[in-house]
Amino acid sequence: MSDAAPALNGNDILARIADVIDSRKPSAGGDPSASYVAKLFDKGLDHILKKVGEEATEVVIAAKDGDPDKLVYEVADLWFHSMVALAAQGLRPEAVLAELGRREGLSGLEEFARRSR
Ligand SMILES: N=c1c2ncn([C@@H]3O[C@H](COP(=O)(O)OP(=O)(O)OP(=O)(O)O)[C@@H](O)[C@H]3O)c2ncn1[C@@H]1O[C@H](COP(=O)(O)O)[C@@H](O)[C@H]1O
Repeated sequence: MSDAAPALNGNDILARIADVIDSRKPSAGGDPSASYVAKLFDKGLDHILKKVGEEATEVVIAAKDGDPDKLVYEVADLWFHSMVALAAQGLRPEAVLAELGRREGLSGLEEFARRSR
């Protein structure tokens, strides 16, 4: 991961959502009866990953249906559940942005060729 990654400021929506997700962890006192995220953590990693898989499938269906509003809605669901999966592993969205930043300007074909050498 690159050190020159874009930093998220406190107003960034991903950082704010990640903060809320972290606050819903059992270790932070998250209450599964009052919070959807706390409920996900309570059900465990396999359930969180199942949700990620379901949301990914819903993204595919929305894209195939050609409905732009539905596609945006489903991608938001996928990003959100992916953030919960990251949080379950002690990771933050900044790590993903850092990885995207590292790849910026590096052709996917070039990167594939490097991996294949
Ligand atoms: N961004 C989201 C978000 N996106 C989607 N969802 C929920 O994800 C669920 C996905 O819907 P599905 O139909 O796939 O699942 P479901 O049938 O409701 O539930 P399952 O039993 O299948 O898991 C819905 O209940 C949505 O409300 C979200 N829930 C929470 N957030 C964010 O997380 C914050 C904390 O939420 P709470 O922990 O609930 O306070 C919120 O303020 C939001 O910022």
